[in-house]
Amino acid sequence: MKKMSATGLLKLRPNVVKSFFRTYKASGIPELTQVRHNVKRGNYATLEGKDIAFFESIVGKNHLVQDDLQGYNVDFMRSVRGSSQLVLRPSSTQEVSAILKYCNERKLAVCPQGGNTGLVGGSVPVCDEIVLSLARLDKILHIDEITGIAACEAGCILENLDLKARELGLVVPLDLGAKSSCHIGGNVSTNAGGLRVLRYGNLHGSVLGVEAVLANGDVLDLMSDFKKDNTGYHLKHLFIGSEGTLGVVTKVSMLCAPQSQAQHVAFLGLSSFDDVLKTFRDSRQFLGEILSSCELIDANSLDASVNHFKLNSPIEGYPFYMLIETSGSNAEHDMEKFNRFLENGMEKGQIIDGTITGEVGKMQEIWKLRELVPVALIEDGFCFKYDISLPLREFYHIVEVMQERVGNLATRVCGYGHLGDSNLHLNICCQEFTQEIYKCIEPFVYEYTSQVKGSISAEHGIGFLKKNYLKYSKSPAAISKMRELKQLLDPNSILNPYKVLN
Ligand SMILES: O=C(O)CC[C@@H](O)C(=O)O
Ligand SMILES: [Zn+2]
Repeated sequence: MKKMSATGLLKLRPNVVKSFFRTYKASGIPELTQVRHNVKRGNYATLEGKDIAFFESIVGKNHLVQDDLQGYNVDFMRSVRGSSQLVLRPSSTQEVSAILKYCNERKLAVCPQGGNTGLVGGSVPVCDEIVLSLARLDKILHIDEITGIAACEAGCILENLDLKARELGLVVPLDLGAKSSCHIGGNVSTNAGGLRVLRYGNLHGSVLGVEAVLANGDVLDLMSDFKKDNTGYHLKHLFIGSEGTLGVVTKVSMLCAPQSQAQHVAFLGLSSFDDVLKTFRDSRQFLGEILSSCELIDANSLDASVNHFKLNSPIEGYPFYMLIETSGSNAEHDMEKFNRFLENGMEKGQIIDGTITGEVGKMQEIWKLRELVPVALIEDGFCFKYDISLPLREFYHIVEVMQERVGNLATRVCGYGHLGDSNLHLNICCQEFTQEIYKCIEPFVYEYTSQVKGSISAEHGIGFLKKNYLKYSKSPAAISKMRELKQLLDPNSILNPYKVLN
């Protein structure tokens, strides 16, 4: 085990999303979503000249986009493509409200869009919905260094808010590979998870308030600066994770955490999944509250990021790798704890090899091995992506079962993800989409997840791609109540149609 000095404080990460977008633009667009998924257009009005004139009077000529809409119509994964003819870029809640009120009266369907970094086709139109881009609502409203409360508009880029918070010794309690492009409003609407849910919990906990515009244009001001507010139903939760189907989030307030004073990252090689589980258990025991991330990367996943991005992995040749990060307040104490944890793991033969560092540059190098996995995997051609919560004891079994099932129809079957949150990313890559491989995978993957009482979406949401499978994670009674809520808040179903519910 090579031990490095602990000097690093804060981690700045590579611009994963921007590099991905370059690849995506170069590689063409997929076949029409409606054809592949057999979608029937809803009973919505079609755009007329009078609509364009109205929208122009609201957002102005320059923010009504009718040309070159591919970046708005195609999703991050290149698997869903809509045929919207119009993008509106409002600059205020009032403009969003006027647009929705009009669309509701005219029965024009609307697809709200943030940074368009979602992985389930939730942020792009499926047919010809009007795209409502929140990109111009990008202001940071305030960050209070005493209380840690930050408020911003929905289109604020996560990284921008985080950098501003860091100037005040704070950190936004959400960290994703897509942070340089994704919007806070999109993060909240999808209840985005990411790399530090283990530390900060999910957005249902850290979001204090939201402002949302309903389908009929009503503005619901649920902004709050308080953690404690027991005044009846907490309506804000309806907009966290409902993927733009119940309202459009326009503002958010959240509680930022104090920035940690010391960070360390270890990258470990293990020879069995049983050892992975024991090492996770020990990490909780030995590292306690300073444990901030616990990620799993299997050999196929590591191979993808190393080879595609020509990275150097400090250790090689193991079936499993763990990335364990601590964030604490005293580098020396944290390092002592980490060393005890590592020594224990090595003595028991659970950890075979590894490296640990507190240097910023070296921590970044290690994080790249993990964060670039999903981007590298897309390069094989087509990638079936699953984002499932599984009981930890069952966590890796499905990867092995899937390897057996798809055999050489796949170029790679990979399991990686947020082990500390029981959230597996199962990715099955192949040269191109074929019915043969598709049928091997679905609905089996959902049936399996349901049988072990997992969740078919741990963090990416249901969006368009998983809406037919919601029943594997929600009872008929729960789905029926979801429909009633949708009907109550959006009776004409103009908001993000074809998503979440059938
Ligand atoms: O692409 C994926 O399957 C996972 C993406 C993201 O949630 C991650 O954890 O890297
Ligand atoms: Zn993830």
